[in-house]
Amino acid sequence: MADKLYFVGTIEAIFFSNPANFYKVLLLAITDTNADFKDDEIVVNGIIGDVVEGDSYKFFGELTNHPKYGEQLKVTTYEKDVPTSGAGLVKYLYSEHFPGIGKKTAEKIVATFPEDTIDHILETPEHLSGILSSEKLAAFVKRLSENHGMEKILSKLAKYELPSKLNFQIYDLYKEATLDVIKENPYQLVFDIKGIGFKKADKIAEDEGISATSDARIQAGLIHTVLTHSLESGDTYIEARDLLNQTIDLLESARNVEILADQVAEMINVLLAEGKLQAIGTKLFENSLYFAEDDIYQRLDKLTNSKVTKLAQDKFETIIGDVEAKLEIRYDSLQKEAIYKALTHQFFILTGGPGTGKTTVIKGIVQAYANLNHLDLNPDNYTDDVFPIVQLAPTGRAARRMNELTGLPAATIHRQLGLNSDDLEDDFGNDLSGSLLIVDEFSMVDTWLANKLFAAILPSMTVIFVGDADQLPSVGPGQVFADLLKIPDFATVRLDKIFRQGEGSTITNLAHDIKNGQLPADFTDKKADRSYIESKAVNIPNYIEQIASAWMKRGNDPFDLQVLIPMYKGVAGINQVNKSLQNLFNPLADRLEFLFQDTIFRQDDKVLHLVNEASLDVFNGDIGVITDLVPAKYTESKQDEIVMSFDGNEVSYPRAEWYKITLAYAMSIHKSQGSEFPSVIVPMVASYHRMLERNLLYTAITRAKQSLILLGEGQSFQTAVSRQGANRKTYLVERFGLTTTSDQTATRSEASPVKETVIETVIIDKTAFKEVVSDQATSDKLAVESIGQDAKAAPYVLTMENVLMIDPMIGMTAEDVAVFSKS
Ligand SMILES: Nc1ncnc2c1ncn2[C@@H]1O[C@H](COP(=O)(O)OP(=O)(O)OP(=O)(O)O)[C@@H](O)[C@H]1O
Repeated sequence: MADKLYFVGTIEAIFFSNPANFYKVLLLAITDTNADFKDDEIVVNGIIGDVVEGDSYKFFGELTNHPKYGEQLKVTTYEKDVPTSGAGLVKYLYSEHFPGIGKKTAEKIVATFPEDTIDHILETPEHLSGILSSEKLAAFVKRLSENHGMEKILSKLAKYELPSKLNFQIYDLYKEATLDVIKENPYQLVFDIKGIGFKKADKIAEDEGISATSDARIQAGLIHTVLTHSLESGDTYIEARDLLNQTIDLLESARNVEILADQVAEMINVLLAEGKLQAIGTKLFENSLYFAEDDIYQRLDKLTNSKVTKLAQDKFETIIGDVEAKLEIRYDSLQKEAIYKALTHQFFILTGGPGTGKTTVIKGIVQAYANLNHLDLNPDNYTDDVFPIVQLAPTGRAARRMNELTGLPAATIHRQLGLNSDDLEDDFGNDLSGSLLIVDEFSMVDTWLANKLFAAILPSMTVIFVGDADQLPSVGPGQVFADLLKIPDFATVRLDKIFRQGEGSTITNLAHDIKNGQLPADFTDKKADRSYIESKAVNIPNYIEQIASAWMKRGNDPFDLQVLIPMYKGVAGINQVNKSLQNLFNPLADRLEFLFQDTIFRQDDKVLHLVNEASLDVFNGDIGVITDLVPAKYTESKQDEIVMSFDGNEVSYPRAEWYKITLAYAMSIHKSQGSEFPSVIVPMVASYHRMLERNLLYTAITRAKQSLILLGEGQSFQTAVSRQGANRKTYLVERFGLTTTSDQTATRSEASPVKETVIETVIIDKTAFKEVVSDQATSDKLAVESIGQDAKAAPYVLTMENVLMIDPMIGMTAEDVAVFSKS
């Protein structure tokens, strides 16, 4: 095999350094190389740790040819270049790098370890205790490992083929212990390093010869499964039995091995005992979701008990009269009830479908609240004081719409709380200020974000949540809004009368029909504001192109036409439609374009922001336009950059951050939540199969304000309407001591709230269980009848409650349970 290509030299200058991902571009004065390279300097780039200008390093990598700058070295690994033996090494050790080491000491050190000197010092420094005092030795080893440890460790980490950025994160956390951690328990990385999931850790473990049945592997598999399940299903917990089975599937398929259920059950108990997993009965929770749900409950519980303010009916009528005069509207009785409840309760929830007057009621609440509390609603008059009304929404677009409709300031939850990214774990968030908080589009708020929001609410605040519970639930786990609506202790109003109807909108009526589970008889008829075109999946892009082309010919703004699709992939998927609409609306012509993965970006393209970036004031779901493409040679980042405008807010991203954007001619229905568009095209075909659900279709069509074109297969629309979609499994309602009985209500159960009842999970060895019960048929029957578990499954997962139910039938005591319980 050919020798690896290397360049040795002194760093002359560091041109660019990105602290976030360790990407660097530097200039090296070459002293040695095995490459056929004529110049005496070379530009080196790649993921490189803390290097020092003026010091010498050896860089390994490959030569690449940059069209403008010529040949460069793209680094794979590197190490500090130091003499490895003899006089050169002695000189290095008593250089300015190691204060306190004189020439004599340096000679003694090299004499102690004549071969691989630096490695030996780092591995067994105690051999130098006769040469250096313990203090001096510690300082020397620290210096040496700072100078050499990192490169050595990183070069060893390279064999695991992780992205370099992760290698640096790993080193940053474990420092000198890095290689030991990885050798002994690479699964620790799953717990400690974001971006390392079970599969990556498992691959390392396999390379290190760690057994596929090790306890550490099973624990990591469990933690991986419990979180993945919540992220994929939206549930905040998983049933112990499902966790057991899914983890076994994962562990067995990732490495060809048989995993025993008993061992997995035992590891569940270990994780529970160590607090790395939480349980309520047989429901098992990933830690952050358990504590977020519990904190929400604790805070809500206080609001439930908050006092009701008295407001005499005649006084209220006077206020409403004033408000109606000011806003030139007459509220109907349910809307008035909403305003009354909002004024008299500390916590109030308003829900309703499109056009039922939610915004109109919010405006009324704000006016009436200001009236009642003698507040000035002009924000400009609050230069020194805090404006008392806080309006928030989960997306930038929804916040802007709130601001436009009410004329008062509105912000995203992330921005107001100072949460900088989607990763909420490390963000603490600011407290809110003001006296009345209104949060719109609350159905989009997941359990983690709701928890951060509740934590920021001052005890004195009046809180109003507004949303449409029939829309899609939040992207992240939980269904906080739908759950809150089930709790009878909270003051709620469900608006159901459609006011937009009088304005000739048939879209709103269609939305309400779909919400109620039916397609109206005139579904395919052409109306003033909506139409239907029958089409097979393969023809969808073609039809959309024809509609879009006619749209343009009529002189309409391409940005006002939005295609909403459930899926990215496939012939009728978002990616395909984006390509064809980009060619129509914004063709190549004779100009620059950038290619990123499969997507081409051009100036004037419509783009969608995919993550929350509060520091730049751009958010998940924001739509913008590309205003400029800047080639790397003109940018500070030395990378190509895309400049965009999101409603006038200019943002520029270097290539490394382009994963945060995509084309937006077509976008996912999930990402469209919280936004509205003048004209919307919604295709529905059988190839979207498992996505076809009622709240998905409902969310899509309620985005259309003026016109709607439905496109696809009639049967697929029918399927979507008839599939109600499973309710997410969450435990928020039950924490109030309630039992969910239907979609919309919950009743007070006999049991007291969970905080007072500790229900223990017991995982029981099946064989031992049968021994106690003695008779196989009885034990199987009992298992099925009393715990609803398949008698073939092993082990049994029971709660103490179940055990006590079994108790009278088989004469078993709590002590007996303890004998065969694995915990
Ligand atoms: N009491 C009322 N009398 C007359 N018109 C009303 C009344 N309430 C609401 N409207 C009108 O109905 C239309 C829809 O109201 P509004 O925008 O407040 O509903 P919404 O529930 O916020 O709708 P969406 O969720 O679709 O934005 C508006 O034009 C509004 O002026």
